[in-house]
Amino acid sequence: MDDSPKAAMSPISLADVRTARVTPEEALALHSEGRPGKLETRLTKPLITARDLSLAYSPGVAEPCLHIHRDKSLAYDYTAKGNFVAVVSNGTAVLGLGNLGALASKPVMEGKVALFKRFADVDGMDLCIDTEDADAFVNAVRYLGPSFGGINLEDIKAPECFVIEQRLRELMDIPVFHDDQHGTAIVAAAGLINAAHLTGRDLAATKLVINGAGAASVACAELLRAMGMRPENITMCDTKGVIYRGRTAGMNQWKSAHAVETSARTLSQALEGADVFFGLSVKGAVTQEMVRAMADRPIIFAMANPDPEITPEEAKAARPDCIVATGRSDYPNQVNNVLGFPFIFRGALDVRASTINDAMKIAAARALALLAREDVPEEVGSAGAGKSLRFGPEYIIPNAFDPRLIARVPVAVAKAAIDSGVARRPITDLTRYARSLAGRLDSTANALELITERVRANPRTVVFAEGEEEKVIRAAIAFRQAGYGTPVLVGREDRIQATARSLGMPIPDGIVIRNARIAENTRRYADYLYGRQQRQGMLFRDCQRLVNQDRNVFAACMVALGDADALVTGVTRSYSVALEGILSAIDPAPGEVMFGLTLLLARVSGTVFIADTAIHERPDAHCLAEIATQSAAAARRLGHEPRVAFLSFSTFGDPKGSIPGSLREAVKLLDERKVDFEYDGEMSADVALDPALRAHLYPFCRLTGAANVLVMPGLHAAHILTKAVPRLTSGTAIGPLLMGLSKPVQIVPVDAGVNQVLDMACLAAHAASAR
Ligand SMILES: NC(=O)C1=CN([C@@H]2O[C@H](COP(=O)(O)OP(=O)(O)OC[C@H]3O[C@@H](n4cnc5c(N)ncnc54)[C@H](OP(=O)(O)O)[C@@H]3O)[C@@H](O)[C@H]2O)C=CC1
Ligand SMILES: CC(=O)C(=O)O
Ligand SMILES: [Mg+2]
Repeated sequence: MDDSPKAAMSPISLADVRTARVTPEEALALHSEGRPGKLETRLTKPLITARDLSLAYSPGVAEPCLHIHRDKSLAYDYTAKGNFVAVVSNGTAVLGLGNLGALASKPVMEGKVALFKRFADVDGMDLCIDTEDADAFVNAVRYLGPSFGGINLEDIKAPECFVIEQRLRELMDIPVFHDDQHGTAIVAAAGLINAAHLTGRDLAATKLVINGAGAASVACAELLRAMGMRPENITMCDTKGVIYRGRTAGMNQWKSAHAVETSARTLSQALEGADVFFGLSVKGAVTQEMVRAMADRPIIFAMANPDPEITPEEAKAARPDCIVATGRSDYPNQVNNVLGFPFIFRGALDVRASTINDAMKIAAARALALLAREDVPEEVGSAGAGKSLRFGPEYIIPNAFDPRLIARVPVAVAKAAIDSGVARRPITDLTRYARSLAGRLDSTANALELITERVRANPRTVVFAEGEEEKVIRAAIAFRQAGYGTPVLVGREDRIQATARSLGMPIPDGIVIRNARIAENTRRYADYLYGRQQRQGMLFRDCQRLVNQDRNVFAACMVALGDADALVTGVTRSYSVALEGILSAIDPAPGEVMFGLTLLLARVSGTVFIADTAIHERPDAHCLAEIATQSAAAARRLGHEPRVAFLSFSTFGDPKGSIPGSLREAVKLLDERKVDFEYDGEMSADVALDPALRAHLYPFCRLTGAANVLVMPGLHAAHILTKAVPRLTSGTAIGPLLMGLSKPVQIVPVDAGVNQVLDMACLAAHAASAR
């Protein structure tokens, strides 16, 4: 019988993965940590010297002001207007949570601004307006046009939202778009096109029941009518039941426009024999009995947020033949307007559209639907639920993290704007436009997200060597809750439990605790260590003591002997001490060099990989060449085509010195090896990062663009660069990732926070599954 710790650990089922949720505490911590909230302002021009100030502010700023005064369209050239969208709400329908008011809607609005930036590089600002009076709201927004390229209205309840949007569309000369209406309608229509295709339905003959008769529901009904659904086949329900012709209670003109002749009076009567259900109402509004009465192969989109009208588990249990979608990211088929508004505005802004019309909405819906039918490339990977993505009932709509969205949907929207005559600056070369869109986003974020999805799909056992530390315990709990696998905390159980209790976070099921002093396996580990160290001056009792007393050694033995898949450590010991303990039990990978790779997620240039940031003080030419090769491979795995620069104080021999010699030799070694990536050197950092400078002074340089893998001449420079840049530029550094070890181990910096420990544990788990 296998009584190893790994065998004792409970496996994670798909059901666990599907319900992997964040806790309220985690959500509150994210919003309050560091600078509260999710946004800040950043400058795009230097403002350092008096000259900078004279250019950017008085007197220089007078020039663009005067030019814009003469020609309004120049505002798009001289200000941020053309890429700036206001996300505006009064908080009267915050998700499906109801009227929480303007202030309480701010986290959602900040979130929408963040999504604009993350998915489509659109800049935004949230404006939470404290009035429920439609006229006052319109007045607050109508004069803001000069600052923005578009207005995204959000979470404003019906029917006021219809009046507000209509008035603002009339008053403003930039696109005004109520996301809950049109964003939702576009994404739901895309999902429905595909679900209908899969179930062999013709939209013109499909019977739809919509629960909810507010912003989202009315817009869905209108868009689907524009796409060919018949008005009499769409039945809408609200809190008072079916909206039938002649009903008077709780009506308004927008509901009346969708009233139908029917004898059905309740949602359950309306659903009898219906092909499709759209839920845009509240949690739990639909029962299993109701969906049992629907037609064969029913289509159920339960889109209320954060909790759907019926859960996919309940819907599937009642109707195994159904296609089901929700508004959430933790189930397959997320029908959520996040797939719409970032890309729709991207396209509209890029052609300076005066409005977002039906043609643009339909084009967006079709582009989304078609993308889901395409073969899903490897880098898009697996669905959140850990299943492979292939067009079918579990994948009717693209994943929000699909990097192809940015190159597809805006192009379709821009083209429709041009064709329908609302583009004020038409784009002539749409192919080139599509290419430029693809380059707008840094692929690292997508690649890292993909890594987390892969780990969820293939959970691993990861040892957290410093198991008594508060932040390590929190990271381990988060690891378990995220569905990444089984964390093993090394430490004394009573201490760990007491710390967890004091944090108000009892250790959940599925987390294993191992005390190195009493664990049954220490003899096996000590034997193993003795086998490796007996000729390195160590006696058996030294090895036994090390296993018992040094948690890094104990944890490394667990991984070395297969009792765990990966290891994370670092918050209590210096990097070199932690590494020493690990190397006593784990060897470097054969034929590879061990080194540290740090990812700098820089704001302007995107991700830059820096190596070696951890191990070799003065790497020789062979080591440099190997570091370059392994770093280039890692960059490729994260979605970047590597362009490697060997950095120095000198560029191609000027000035002379001893360090550049080894760098030049490394370049020669790579020449001999005929590697399949770009590299050159030695060169200074500005030459590496600035192709224009290079073209001017060093036209023979072989790099075709800005270098994105910087191989440093020594640890000094690497360390200084990676510690200084994030603090000087508010960029993000990930790492150093320990490369070239035969088992997945990550050592975090001593000052790492919970999220950093969690991320490194996830990367270690990913490396374990890639082996
Ligand atoms: N997945 C997605 O992308 C999106 C999802 N949504 C979700 O849709 C829902 C509605 O949002 P929105 O349209 O903006 O809000 P509105 O406030 O404009 O509309 C809400 C509608 O829901 C109806 N309703 C409330 N409770 C029930 C019930 N128990 N049975 C039937 N109808 C009910 C209301 O009826 P009455 O008129 O009688 O008051 C009203 O018509 C929310 O849950 C929201 O999260 C919204 C946008 C995007
Ligand atoms: C997704 C969204 O906008 C909503 O639920 O309101
Ligand atoms: Mg909304």
